[in-house]
Amino acid sequence: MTAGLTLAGLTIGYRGRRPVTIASDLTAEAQVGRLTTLIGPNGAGKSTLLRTVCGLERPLSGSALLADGTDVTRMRPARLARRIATVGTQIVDPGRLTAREVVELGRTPYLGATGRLGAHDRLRVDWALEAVRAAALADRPFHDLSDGEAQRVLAARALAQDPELLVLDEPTSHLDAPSRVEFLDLLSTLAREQRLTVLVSSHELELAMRLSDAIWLLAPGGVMHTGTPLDVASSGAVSAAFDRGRLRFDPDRFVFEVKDGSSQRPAVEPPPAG
Ligand SMILES: Nc1ncnc2c1ncn2[C@@H]1O[C@H](COP(=O)(O)OP(=O)(O)OP(=O)(O)O)[C@@H](O)[C@H]1O
Repeated sequence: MTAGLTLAGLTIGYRGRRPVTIASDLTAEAQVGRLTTLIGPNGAGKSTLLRTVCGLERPLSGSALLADGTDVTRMRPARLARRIATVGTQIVDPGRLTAREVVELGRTPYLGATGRLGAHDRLRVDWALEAVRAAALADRPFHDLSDGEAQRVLAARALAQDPELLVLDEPTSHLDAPSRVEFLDLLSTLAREQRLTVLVSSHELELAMRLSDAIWLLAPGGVMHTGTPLDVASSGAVSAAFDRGRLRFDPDRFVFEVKDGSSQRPAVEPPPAG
């Protein structure tokens, strides 16, 4: 297997007037042709990490390397745009553009001085719309689309960019339940068939554990656990990060259960005191 993205001692955080370190010395690999899902509780630093590996946020130290060893954190934006495509959590407002025109924006890094799309660009746009099953939306105004439809179109825009690394921050957040399964499955298929490295973040823990090839778990305190879903679940790291109150993660079935504590209660209630 080939690593499409390698974190090498990456420390993420924010400089600003009061610098903050979110996670230190991260080491991990996401493989080419595989869907890797980044999970972690709210505020753990998932978005910060994704923005850093896309070159949108400067790391405090360390590197994020593409398959050929190029360090993302030192690449110029024009080079980055040909190799990494990203979809953030915000649904953008592209004015009066149609869905197809939004997807065409993905070809921008390849256009010459005229800014005109050539035949190959149009083919890639058609392919990307088909790939996320959004061809039927192509001529609709983007701002008329539902959030779920818009999310698919933005994914198509990212695919049209012909990246080697595709990074999506919570891509299923606006989708209905069947569409969430379908979309993660689609990303896994695209990773395999297109030889893409796909890294997504998700709060859909149970789905992520079932449909991902690999998991990066960013736990509170900035510790990262990586491996197959089974490895990460059976290490106890998922439970340590997410169990709370009566909620327990079952590492064998990849589901959360509410433990009612009844097994600890005596079969016959004792008579009330007094
Ligand atoms: N620009 C910023 N400057 C300083 N701190 C920030 C900045 N952006 C985010 N943070 C902080 O970094 C931490 C990690 O935030 P981040 O959004 O990366 O977490 P997350 O795991 O994606 O959270 P969620 O699951 O809630 O989306 C949080 O404590 C957040 O308040």
